Amino acid sequence: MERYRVVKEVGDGTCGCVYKALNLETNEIVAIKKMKRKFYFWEECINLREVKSLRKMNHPNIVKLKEIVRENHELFFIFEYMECNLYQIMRDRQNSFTEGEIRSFMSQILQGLAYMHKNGYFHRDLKPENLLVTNDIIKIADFGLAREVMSKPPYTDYVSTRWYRAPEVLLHSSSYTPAIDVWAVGAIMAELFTLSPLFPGESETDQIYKICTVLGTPDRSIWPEVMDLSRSVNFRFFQIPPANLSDVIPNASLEAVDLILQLCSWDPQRRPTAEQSLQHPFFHVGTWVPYPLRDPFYAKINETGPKPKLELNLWDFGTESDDCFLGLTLAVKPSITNIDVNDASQHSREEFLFCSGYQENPRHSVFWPLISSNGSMNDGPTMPSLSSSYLVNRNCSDFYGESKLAVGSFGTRP
Ligand SMILES: Nc1ncnc2c1ncn2[C@@H]1O[C@H](COP(=O)(O)OP(=O)(O)OP(=O)(O)O)[C@@H](O)[C@H]1O
Repeated sequence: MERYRVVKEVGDGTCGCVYKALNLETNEIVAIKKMKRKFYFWEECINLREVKSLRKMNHPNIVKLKEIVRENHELFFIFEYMECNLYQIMRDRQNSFTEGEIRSFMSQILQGLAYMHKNGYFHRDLKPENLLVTNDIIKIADFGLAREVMSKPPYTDYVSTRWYRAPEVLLHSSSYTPAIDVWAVGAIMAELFTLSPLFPGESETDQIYKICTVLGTPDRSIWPEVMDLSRSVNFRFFQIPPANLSDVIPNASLEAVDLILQLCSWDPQRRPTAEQSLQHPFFHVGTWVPYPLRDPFYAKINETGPKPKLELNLWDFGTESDDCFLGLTLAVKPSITNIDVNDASQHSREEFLFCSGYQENPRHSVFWPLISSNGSMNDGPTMPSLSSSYLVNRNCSDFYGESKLAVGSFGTRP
């Protein structure tokens, strides 16, 4: 370790102390995590979860493990150095983040998480302290509790910091899934808006109470396993109606609120995966709509009648909230009723976004590309919370009919 000179201590966690250090050979600034316990054999080191999982990860949003050194029975991890963690940034901030900044953080976190899940690991302790930031880049760190997705339950060891702990873990489910990371990301996203934790429970029971005050008490209809789980730990739920999340997070757009509600679904099976979450309209707000729907729509219009209104005026916004639900929706609010979807799938790789039932039941609204990027309409969605109305009616007139639908276009043109 004489190759390194410690500059200062930057963190003191449960398992180790983290130092900023200079690599004297390369002049590179690194972070050294010195583990608190002693390691007498290499095998112990190699079998550490942090080592096993991080060795396999290579992603711009996952902190890079550069080297492992064992010296005098002490173990050191050498990581790429990051300026600070997300908790420190939120703590020191006077003003809330802009939605654009939150979108950027969230998209990076979800990309890192999707990569990790795809590579067979889940993190189990996502929290702002474990999200490291340099400039505008955010990376997932601290794989001390990471577990292999394929490892066999029961998972009985301690998991995650209370405020970000998923309800199935709070109810001591022994077979939780990567969806626990998705819950934590939802709680973190809310915190990015308000700069204070969404569910700041003071004990495990208070944690469930805090979740109920926001999401309302769960029942069988929204989480089929809830009764069995609560009975098995002798837990009786408080009967509390849900809050309006837009009141709790007044600076969040409807898309943001909807994404948080989906990520923080009581039922882990209804949570989108990290990869699916990246398709949510929250990530496409402000995306440039390619000169709207020239083919096949434009061709149709020229043949059959009025041109779509591509310019927006203030008076184009109705009073119904779904009128401004998706900004980009409004760029194409034409009076077209006979769009040929088959044409669309053949000639265009643009994706149509379908939003079902937002107003009736925001909690269960679902967003999904109606046409996949390969143009096929037949690939059913895999999103568990998908409303049954999806693709029921393929008649295109229903795209723009009276139903509450939003259409956007954000794919790349071939
Ligand atoms: N690569 C890094 N660059 C800069 N700072 C880091 C780095 N890794 C960790 N830190 C700092 O050290 C803190 C603790 O690190 P880490 O979470 O890995 O330790 P831990 O002992 O596993 O903590 P925990 O108690 O959360 O399990 C982090 O919150 C962060 O502030």
